[in-house]
Amino acid sequence: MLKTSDLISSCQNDWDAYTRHRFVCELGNGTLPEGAFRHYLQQDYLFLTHFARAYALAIYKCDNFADMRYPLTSLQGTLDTEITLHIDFCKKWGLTETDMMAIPEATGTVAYTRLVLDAGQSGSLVELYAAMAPCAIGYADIGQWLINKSDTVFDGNPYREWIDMYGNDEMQEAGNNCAAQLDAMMRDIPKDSAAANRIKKIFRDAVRMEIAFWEQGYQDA
Ligand SMILES: Cc1ncc(CN)c(N)n1
Repeated sequence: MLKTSDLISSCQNDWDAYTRHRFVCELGNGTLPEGAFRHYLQQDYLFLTHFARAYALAIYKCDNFADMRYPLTSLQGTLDTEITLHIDFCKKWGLTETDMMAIPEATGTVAYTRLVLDAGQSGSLVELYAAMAPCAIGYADIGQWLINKSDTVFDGNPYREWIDMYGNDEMQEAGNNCAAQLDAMMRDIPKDSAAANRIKKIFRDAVRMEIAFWEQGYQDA
């Protein structure tokens, strides 16, 4: 049976490059260039809009009421918690929601979000979840890592609130629920089957998109 941990270990180098990226380390020690962070915040607003649509697509793809509950809860969590926190957080950085809606999508944002939506439109529900999983599982991992890392700077770090947001219990729970849901959906998929290889490829492509999302903060700012 295929597990989420197999998906991670099948692309361990990319996973580490994503979750331990220079952008993440610089958030932790407070040295990230402000322009890169602002660019990231603006693009993340657009990213989250499409991510909410992907949960709605997951609901659409479910064929029974019980299965609809997970993507529905995740969609509610995205709208009521993550997007709300993001909008409040952006306000403190002088970015209004109107500003962010008017900003053009960067190429990395288009590539990542459309990859996820395409996985859902042209593939199965489990393939859609595989494309979405690096988001929730990766950020929960990053948040916890930064909170526990001995050289993370808390006092005077302009990015402290971001660290607290992704290190908090709610985000950890969202990451764990996402992995548990994916495990349950993959329980009948043999590890070395064609279906498993397709899922691993989709997961890895999404991880590579997360790396590109960090990178575009430096390149486009
Ligand atoms: C690009 C990206 N990836 C993941 C997350 C965490 N939901 C996020 N806010 N933005």
